[in-house]
Amino acid sequence: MLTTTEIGIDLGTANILVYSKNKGIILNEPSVVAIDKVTKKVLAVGSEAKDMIGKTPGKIIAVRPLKDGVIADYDITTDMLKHIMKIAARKLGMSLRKPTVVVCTPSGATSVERRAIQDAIKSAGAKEVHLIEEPVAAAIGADLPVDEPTANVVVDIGGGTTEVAIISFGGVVSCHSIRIAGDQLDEEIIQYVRKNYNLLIGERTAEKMKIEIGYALVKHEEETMDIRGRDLVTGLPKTITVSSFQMQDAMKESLLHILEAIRATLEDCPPELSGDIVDRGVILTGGGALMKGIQEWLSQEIVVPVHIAPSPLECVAIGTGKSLTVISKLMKSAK
Ligand SMILES: Nc1ncnc2c1ncn2[C@@H]1O[C@H](COP(=O)(O)OP(=O)(O)OP(=O)(O)O)[C@@H](O)[C@H]1O
Repeated sequence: MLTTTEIGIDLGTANILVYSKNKGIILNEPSVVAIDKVTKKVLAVGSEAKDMIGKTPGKIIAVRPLKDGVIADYDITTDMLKHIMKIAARKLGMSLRKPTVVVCTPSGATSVERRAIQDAIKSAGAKEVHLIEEPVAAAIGADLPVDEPTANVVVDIGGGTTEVAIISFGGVVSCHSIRIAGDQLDEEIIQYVRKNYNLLIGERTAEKMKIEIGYALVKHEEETMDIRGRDLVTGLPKTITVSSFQMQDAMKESLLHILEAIRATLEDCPPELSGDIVDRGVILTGGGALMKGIQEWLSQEIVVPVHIAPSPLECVAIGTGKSLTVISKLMKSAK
């Protein structure tokens, strides 16, 4: 049966998630596309394509069409979205004909970047596209009382951007968005290993190191990990052992930038709302919220309680989906 429906999309730099009002999260895939360089045909999307990163023969390339939370390659993003919409329709057991889509954008995105996201979703088959700022979606997804006149502080550490916002009475009171997040941490790990060991490692190895032995907190029980790469001197494969203290050292600059963004947002907070922050604290969302020791480190640095959202990787998608109800109500009342 063909039917018009409504979905929420978290079009993330690292992951793309689709939320349906009735079924919750119906799709969660890495934002990666494998394409044939010659025919320009899309060969795989999502985890299948991610597995190909850095391992494909010359003819096939695995690309991430989003960078820093915005579209870096418009055509590939549109192709990826078409595939994603098809899979979503299959999961919903129906043809997803001209859906209404709510999609998030980083709060620091320019009007051109926002327009590109809107156009790409329309080209992929949507009838209507509504944009929502990522921290607002994250706060709704984390079940914060965003409509109440109280300060809700969200720190969303994703792949491409970190968004920090104070939301009260349904609006953003203060916000900072920086293009430093998980991808930048991976890049710093690659550079650290290159500089200190003359070893070239790939993005996937760096991400694995970050997830397994990456600590935000300086004081922790040391962990180690064996990693493999290509020796830049001999050109041969080599295995080295890296410790979690070295990882902390590699990532510290970026972590400090994230801390600065949080501090700057809190400093902009109107005094009447500051008391709420002391009581209610800050909520962490996005994949970065899962980093080892981040909760303890941040609460020590900003001296307010820090909480991790129940499903940090899904918060933004849940929030975009839930905001559909609000938009439907607005559309009905406007008729
Ligand atoms: N356990 C973990 N520890 C540290 N980082 C993690 C962990 N799990 C996931 N990540 C990182 O979180 C990032 C992905 O998070 P998320 O899915 O929230 O980003 P995104 O929404 O795709 O990106 P953006 O919001 O910037 O567009 C990746 O960089 C990933 O490596």
